[in-house]
Amino acid sequence: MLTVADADQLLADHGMTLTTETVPFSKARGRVLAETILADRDFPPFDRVAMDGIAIHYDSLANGQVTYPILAIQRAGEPLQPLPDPTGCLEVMTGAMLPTGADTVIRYEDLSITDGVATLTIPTEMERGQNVHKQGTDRRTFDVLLPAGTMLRPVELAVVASVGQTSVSVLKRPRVAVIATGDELVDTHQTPLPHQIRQSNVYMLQAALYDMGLDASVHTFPDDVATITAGLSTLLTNHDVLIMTGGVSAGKADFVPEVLGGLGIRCHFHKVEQRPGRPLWFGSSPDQQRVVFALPGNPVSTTMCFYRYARPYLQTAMGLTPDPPLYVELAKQVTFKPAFTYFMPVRLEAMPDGRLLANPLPGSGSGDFTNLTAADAFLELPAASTVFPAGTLAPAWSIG
Ligand SMILES: Nc1nc2c(c(=O)[nH]1)N[C@H]1C(S)=C(S)[C@@H](COP(=O)(O)OP(=O)(O)OC[C@H]3O[C@@H](n4cnc5c(N)ncnc54)[C@H](O)[C@@H]3O)O[C@H]1N2
Ligand code: MOO
Ligand SMILES: [Mg+2]
Repeated sequence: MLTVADADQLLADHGMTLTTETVPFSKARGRVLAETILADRDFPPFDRVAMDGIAIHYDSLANGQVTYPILAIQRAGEPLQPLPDPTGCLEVMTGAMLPTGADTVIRYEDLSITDGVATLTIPTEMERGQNVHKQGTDRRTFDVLLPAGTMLRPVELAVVASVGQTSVSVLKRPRVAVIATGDELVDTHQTPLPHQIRQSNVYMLQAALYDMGLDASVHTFPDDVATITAGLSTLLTNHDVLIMTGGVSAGKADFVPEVLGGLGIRCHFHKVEQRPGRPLWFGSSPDQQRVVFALPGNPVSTTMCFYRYARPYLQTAMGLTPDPPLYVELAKQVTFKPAFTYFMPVRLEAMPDGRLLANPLPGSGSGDFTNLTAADAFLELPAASTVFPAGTLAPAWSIG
């Protein structure tokens, strides 16, 4: 059987690449740029007044001048004006072009103005060039502002908008379907018979995908080979990624691996030395255009396998850097005998000294999904050890 590290490697070996599309920049939040954004002008594009006040020629101040007749006003949004006399000043507003002939701005707070004459109150503290944001100091025309591969957060979108691009080329998002299989499953609005349960995994998965900006479609099939085959065959025509739950272990109705094989999806691994989540299955079409995660049906296993494997895989495919696990400190000793990696639900607690403690919430096994409502993460405890003393450092995978 595979180790967790082997599974990680096989996932990395079978990544998928997405094509590109053009979207209005106002809809590009969270998307990954597929083009380079260049500066169309200098940043700032002119010597920009950075404080409301007066603009002067500094040499006059250096020569001992402290009073300046106000000759005009230069507001933001007005064409450039000259300072006609180097011993006078212009009132200038933040965002205005610095008048030609001026090089220094004195704030209103450092002046008194009487009868159209400004008098400096602290002349010795003024410096040449102060309160001027010089043209091109931030970026020059044709500088790369955003390289391809950048994830567009609000601050990057401000940059895109500022260069006048109304649309941007971004990586496409994968089309994802979430699929549950199981004769025992009924839907939320239904009343289960004694031998049935309301399904929950698909809604956990749909919400977790939504957190990644993905609108997944949701499907449920009974444990019937013909029905699952027909259903998956259709879904594979119009989705890039299938995330399944259930039917992947050793039971008489666990048909998922067989059906996927029959549909030409190659298995890259099935079963990982881990608990929960041992029966995890991963495969793809030979051209790598379709990827399938078949997660074990027990809800804690489904959750762990999604956050530990499927989410980072999808983030990578989408051109994003997968969220790294947090390295946290076990709050109290844990013993886990099987020679498997143990993914234990934990509640994280930030300590005043900066440490992040992981409080164990073992729950009652991989069917106990109500236990996860108290948890923040799964702590990954290595297969090689059995006893993990308090203070053990280990990676914790957030569950949102
Ligand atoms: N002989 C063996 N039996 C089992 C093994 C094994 O290795 N040998 N593995 C166990 C482990 S570990 C897990 S995990 C489960 C995985 O089972 P399946 O992926 O085949 O899932 P199912 O059998 O369909 O269901 C398991 C469990 O989960 C519930 N379930 C399924 N789907 C949903 C859903 N959408 N929402 C909520 N709950 C769901 C289902 O009712 C079952 O209780 O197999 C062990 N057995
Ligand atoms: O490994 Mo299973 O995922 O224990 O229930
Ligand atoms: Mg089963």
